Formats: sequence, structure tokens, C-alpha cells
Amino acid sequence: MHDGSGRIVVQNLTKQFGPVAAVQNLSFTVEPGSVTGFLGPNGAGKTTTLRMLLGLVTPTSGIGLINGRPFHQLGNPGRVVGAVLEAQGFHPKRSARNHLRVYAAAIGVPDSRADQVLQLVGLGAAGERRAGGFSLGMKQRLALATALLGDPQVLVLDEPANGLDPEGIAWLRTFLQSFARSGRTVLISSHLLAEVEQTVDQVVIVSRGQTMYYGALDNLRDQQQARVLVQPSDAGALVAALREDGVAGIEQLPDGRIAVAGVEAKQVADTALRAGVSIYGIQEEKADLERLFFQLTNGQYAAPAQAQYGAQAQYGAQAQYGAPAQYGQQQPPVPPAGSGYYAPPAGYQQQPGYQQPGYQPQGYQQQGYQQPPSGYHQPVAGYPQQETPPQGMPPQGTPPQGYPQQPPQAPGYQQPPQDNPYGQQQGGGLGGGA
Ligand SMILES: Nc1ncnc2c1ncn2[C@@H]1O[C@H](COP(=O)(O)OP(=O)(O)OP(=O)(O)O)[C@@H](O)[C@H]1O
Repeated sequence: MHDGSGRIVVQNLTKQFGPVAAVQNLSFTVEPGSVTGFLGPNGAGKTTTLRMLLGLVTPTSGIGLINGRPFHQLGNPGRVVGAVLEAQGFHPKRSARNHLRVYAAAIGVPDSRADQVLQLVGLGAAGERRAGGFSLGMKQRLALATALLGDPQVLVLDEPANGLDPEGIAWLRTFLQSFARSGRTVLISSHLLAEVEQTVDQVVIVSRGQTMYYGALDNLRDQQQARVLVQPSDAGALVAALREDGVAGIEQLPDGRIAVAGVEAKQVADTALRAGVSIYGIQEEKADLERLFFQLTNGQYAAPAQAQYGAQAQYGAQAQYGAPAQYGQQQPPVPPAGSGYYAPPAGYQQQPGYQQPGYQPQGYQQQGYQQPPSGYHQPVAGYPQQETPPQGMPPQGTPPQGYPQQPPQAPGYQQPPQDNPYGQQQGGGLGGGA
């Protein structure tokens, strides 16, 4: 029998699509009671990893486990995992309520559950509206409602904030945290750190299919390297002088300033004085998470010279900070946007019918599991529950073999917590937590 923990274990997962190494030896654990952000730029391998975890793509090697079992071996998967890989696939002329009822019937839950999950995701007033007329944000909510039908122990959501307006993102944050605090497990992917920063307890940051950081966001925050921004009278002379002093992390900014990493302002000022360079302005800047995230992932598309900030950056090269770009685009690193967090897509209009409910205990008992309709990412019905782990499964409650994985060039890698930081899983209905 599966261990019932709700723990997700990804162990040395690898997927090769012909010449494309989509996922390379990826390992991480998601503990019940926590929200884990799975972050990386476009094409980093997030969706492929989630699809392998959900049994939709066969790994080249490695394994993904939920409750200690591969997805297709979960005894009652509709109760265990709710997944949203894309907020599409709704019959455009079917109302939200009817859509949910179709899926409710498929997994053997009563029609009344459709209204419950509509309320849960804030679509209580939109149940009669056709899904085809929904905005992207409303489709995201409807997809989440579909995933919640089976009262799952684990939620796996691919880019759930995509299309949500700021209010929707704030609501999603509260919802997912509440869900997790009830002892359940949440794994969400995003290509925007800012989108999930306030939601997640730990992050797995991937780039080109490889782990770049795995651990608590707070630890990543603690490792931020401050830099000094200086406006000199002669940038070339100051850079030369700094280099003579053995300072390596030097970068020219488009506005004419020099950024110097790993030193204090006083050292830069002393060097400038010695070199006879006037300083018109100087300030210490604490690196923010967004820039750190970019440092960890910007090698994916950028040319090597563009991919560096710090020791290997070359003064005098093309300005490395270009026009504001979004993560994951084929752009050189950009400074923290400062704004744009939670910004809805251009032209986005909030649709009527939203509510912002909390996540309430449902006390719902699932009636049994049946084969869902095609396209519903739930496993095959009636799969016999096994009493002993299949061969090759790691022992429960211990880290997978080879774990922890040492990410390449990843500062701040740390082992995940071995114990559930939120205590034992609580039984009963959904939510009811924080
Ligand atoms: N079925 C497939 N056949 C061939 N290559 C694939 C397939 N699926 C994904 N890939 C490739 O694998 C890599 C990882 O893709 P994946 O969709 O997993 O990334 P992602 O991080 O989810 O990106 P995004 O944020 O854009 O969705 C990409 O280079 C992609 O082109």
C-alpha cells in the first residue's frame, strides 16, 4: 500500500526528446503541508517533469513518486492527486457547472461537489456561464476547480497564476497556503519568481533541465550578494584601478554607472581616491531575489558573455542590462523590474462572476473512483492497490538514492527538510488551515 504521506519524490528524473535533454537528473522532494515552487524559464523542463510525475510522459530514466508510488500505481488516484497542466480543454458551450458535473460523474463524486468547488475557486456566481466565454483567469479557476473535485491530497499545478489578475494571484496565494496548511501537498510551476515568491515555502529552480537551486526561499534570500553602484568621473580608470586591487565583479550599467559586486562602498571609494577618479554618487544595493533567480537561470538562452553577472563579467563589453524583458525570453539579464509584479496581461479584463472565498473544509467523502473522461489527468481507474512497494522503489521515509543532488554552479543548495515542518497530516476535509 502506498504510504499515504502525500509526499512527492522526484528522483534522478531524466527525459531526452531525441537530441533535446529536456530534464537532466532532477531530484527533489515536496513535503506535505508545504507549497513548493518549481521555477525556471520557458523550456527549462518544468512541464516535462510534471508530466512525468503524472504518468503522462515516460522518463528516460529516474522516477517520480507520489505517496511512495509512481502515479499509475496509486490505488485511488482521483483522491490522491489533482492536477492542472493547462487551463484548456473545456467544451466551449458547456457551462462551468455542467463541465464539473461531467468530471464529477467520471470520478464518482456527487453533482453537489461541482457547486462546492465552484465556490472554492470563486466562480460561484459563474456556474451557469459557458466556459467558452471565460477569460484565461476564469479558465484557470475552473481548471483548479476540476482538480479539486476528488478532494485530493496533492495538488500539482502548471503555471496556475497564468492569466490571473493581481487580485486573483493574491487569492490563489491564500488558497494554496491554506490548502497546504491543512497538511496537503502543493507543487506549482512558474517561470516568474515574483508570481510565487509570497506563496511558496521552498523552491526548485531549474534551467536547461537541471537543478540550479533547491531549498528554502529564505536561504536563497540570505545569500544575496550586495553590490556597489558608483557614478565615477572616469569609468575606465576606476575599473582599471579596481582590477589592480583584485576586484573582479565589475559591470558597466547602461546609465554610465559601474556595479561592483562583493565589496563595500568604502573600498570602492578608497580605490577611486587613489586613482584620482571623482565619484559623483555611490550606493550599496542589496541584490534582490529576482536578480538572483535570473543569475541562476539566465544561461539558458543568453550567450555566455551575457550570462554572467559578477566575477566573469567583462567591463567594456556590450551593456548587459538591456531593455526590460520578462524572464525566460531570449534576453540578456535585466535589473529587477520593480514593477510588473502580478501585472495582468495586456488587455486583460476582469470577468464578472469572481468571488474571493477562503478555502473551507468540505467534509466531503469521495464515493469511489471511476475512469475519467479523456483528457482528464487522472490515472486509470481500478488499479489494484499494492500492499508492498514494487521493486526498485526506495524505502519510504528515506531520501531517494543519490539524494541530495548537487546542482551545477548553484549557490545555496541545501538538503530539503527530512521531516514535515508542518507536523502530521491532518485528516478530514479540505482546508480549514491558516
Ligand atoms: N514532446 C516533445 N518532443 C520534443 N521536445 C519536447 C517535447 N516536449 C518538450 N520538449 C522540449 O523539452 C524542453 C523542455 O520543455 P518543457 O515544456 O518541459 O519546458 P517548460 O519549462 O515547461 O517551458 P514553458 O515554461 O515554456 O512551458 C524544451 O526544449 C521543449 O522544446
